[in-house]
Amino acid sequence: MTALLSIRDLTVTYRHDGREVAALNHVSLDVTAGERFAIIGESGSGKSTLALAIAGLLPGSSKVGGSIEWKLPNLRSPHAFAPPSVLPSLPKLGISPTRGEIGSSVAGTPPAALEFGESGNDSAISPQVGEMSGRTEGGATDRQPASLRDHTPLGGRDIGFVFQDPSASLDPVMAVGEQIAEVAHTHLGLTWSQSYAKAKALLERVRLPDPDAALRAYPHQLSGGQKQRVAIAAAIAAGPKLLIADEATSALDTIVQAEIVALIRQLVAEDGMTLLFVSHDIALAADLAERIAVFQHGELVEFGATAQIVASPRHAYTRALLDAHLGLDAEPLLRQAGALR
Ligand SMILES: Nc1ncnc2c1ncn2[C@@H]1O[C@H](COP(=O)(O)OP(=O)(O)OP(=O)(O)O)[C@@H](O)[C@H]1O
Repeated sequence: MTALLSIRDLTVTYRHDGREVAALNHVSLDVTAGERFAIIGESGSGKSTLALAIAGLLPGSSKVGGSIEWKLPNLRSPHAFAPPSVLPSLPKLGISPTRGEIGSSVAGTPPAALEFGESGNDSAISPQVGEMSGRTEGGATDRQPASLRDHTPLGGRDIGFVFQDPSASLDPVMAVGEQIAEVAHTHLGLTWSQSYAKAKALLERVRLPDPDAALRAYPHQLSGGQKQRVAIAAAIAAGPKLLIADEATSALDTIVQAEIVALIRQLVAEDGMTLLFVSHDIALAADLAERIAVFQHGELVEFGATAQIVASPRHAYTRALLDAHLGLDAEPLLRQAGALR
């Protein structure tokens, strides 16, 4: 199994209102290329912080220690950010090209690493490129795609990011076809007509009814589930190696949630992407992921194969998450553990 990325001793602290909030505490884990990997834990456990750190999207106000090392043979960009048009309203990106890069690792050269200062020191995050403040469900409040573009000339190709709230991640005044085409145009260098053809094909792939009409639709004309399908189409438009879905189904009702999970599973399999699925729902994660990392209060408390985690959790917190779920709906988890046939 080839490693995609290796996280070592990652520590993230936010500064907020003069206080320091420890969001991740000495986290180490490896993600394997091509796997479906879930990060679970209750609200505030540090899941989104880990996802943002991997994507290089932590705010400038954070203090970061440890390293994130990419071992991707053909990583195409020295930065691995989400496509501007699918990012939520993150004001600006937090990584300075001169102070920390995610780069490629080719045979014979050292793997690229995003190295952060030791805990307590300045991090690799550049203060000059702004802060993420005023977080909303999907990110922050001020959408500044232009500034994102300024800071991500090569972004969006290697990591696709789908956030919880598609309304925050899609531009309300741009037709959805244009938003998807823009990703292909920017990152794949396609002509506009090729980019629109790709956008239409992607809208078909994510199963939007009437893709021709959908190309010209604005986000407010779509349902929540349809908007999330568009956000997914934009996230995969440049053919990323890693798809990060951060609570991407949490705002949807149960049936739509199941449809979106099935869609993500299918797209990931078809395109050979690695999936990082962030969720507070252990049942959903167990249904989709091959491995699960359980977070509590910024600590990685348990990490292993899904069947093992579900059948014989080692940590009391994992057991509590499972117990909470089993009280409501036991069957899918038990089936996942091989207990039901
Ligand atoms: N930009 C920020 N500024 C200050 N504190 C933050 C910021 N982002 C997250 N935090 C804090 O860091 C901790 C971890 O937050 P994080 O969003 O990573 O958790 P989470 O598990 O993803 O939770 P949720 O599912 O509610 O998003 C929390 O205490 C949170 O309040």
